[in-house]
Amino acid sequence: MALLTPKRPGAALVLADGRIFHGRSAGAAGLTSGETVFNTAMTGYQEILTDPSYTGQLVTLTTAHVGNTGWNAEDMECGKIAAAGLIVNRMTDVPSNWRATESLTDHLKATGIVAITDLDTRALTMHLRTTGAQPGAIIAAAEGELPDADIEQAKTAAQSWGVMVGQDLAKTVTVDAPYEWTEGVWEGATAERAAGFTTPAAQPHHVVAYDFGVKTNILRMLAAAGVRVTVVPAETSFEEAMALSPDGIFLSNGPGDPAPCTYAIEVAKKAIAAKVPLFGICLGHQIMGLAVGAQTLKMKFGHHGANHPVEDVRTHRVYITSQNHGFAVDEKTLPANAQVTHRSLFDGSLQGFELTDAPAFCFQGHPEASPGPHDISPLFAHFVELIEAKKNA
Ligand SMILES: NC(=O)CC[C@H](N)C(=O)O
Repeated sequence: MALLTPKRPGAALVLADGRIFHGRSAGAAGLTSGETVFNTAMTGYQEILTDPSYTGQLVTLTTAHVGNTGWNAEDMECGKIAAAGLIVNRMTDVPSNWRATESLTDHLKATGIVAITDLDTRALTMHLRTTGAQPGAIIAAAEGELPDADIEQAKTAAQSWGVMVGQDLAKTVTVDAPYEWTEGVWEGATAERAAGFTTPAAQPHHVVAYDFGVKTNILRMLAAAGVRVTVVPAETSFEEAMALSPDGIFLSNGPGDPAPCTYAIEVAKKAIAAKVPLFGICLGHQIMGLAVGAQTLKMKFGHHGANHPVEDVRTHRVYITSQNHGFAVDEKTLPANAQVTHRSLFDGSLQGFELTDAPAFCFQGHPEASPGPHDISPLFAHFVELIEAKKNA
């Protein structure tokens, strides 16, 4: 096995504002474009790349070196890489991990994902922090150096990509038909548990989970909290959901702008009015904000990482959280019956609220982590408390 990485083909990242970063190709040859964002997590590239909320985005990893843990079938947050492309400073072709079944580079090539390495990701991140997230395009040669004409082609692709505002991507990544989810969290393989996922002992509650691009670990954590989950397509009506006799409704994370997801906002409005226990994560939180009459806004470069401090403003306890969002609910526009529960300690933006007159709450970050710390995972138990309180009322 060659331990030294052979010289990779030429590649470039071209931003819509004309800035060019030259590098090498570490994935498939070709051209890809999307909104360029950066993620500050130091581990978990497989979970990040397969998070459906990254649909339409080129993900820059600020951690300097990836690939050591390779790729495996278990650490998937959906069935495939959802990000439009990967930007990273260094990538090894030689994984060193008993769980790996192939290398990251081989997986990127086999699945047609364009990736660029050997560029200054610190300079890129500082540029995005100054200018804000912006469209970009990665172009990667099949072999040899990149012709100048390819850079022009990438510039055109970046400049014609458009904007994330107004894009309803949730309905493009959702499932086609409802299905049941009962599998619990990953705790490692044993003699009885070959794949490493637990089977929860009892699931006394039933929740309908709207799939706007749901991360698998959310379903696993709901199941582990004692919930049998029926996952439904994004455009399922409230009436269709209630016909499944759920004890609660869950609104998932997902890509794109929440504002055009009118079908989902309608469901949240009706669930709140009917006092059905309701929990929203990330895009689901934003949809709940819109449902109560608040407004959402586009952030400059958003929150993408696994190390973001968030304060529970009721207890002043600080949680280190996983984050991935570019939109936010504007706290100033919340109605009186929506009480703030959490705020970001990075920029003071809204991270969670609950309703005073309905069993409904939501969180902007990712309590299921994957990747990231599990500080705020008790939110799943809180959802079950609301379900039990309603059942016992
Ligand atoms: N992770 C998510 O659900 C992201 C929500 C939304 N697409 C945003 O960027 O803000």
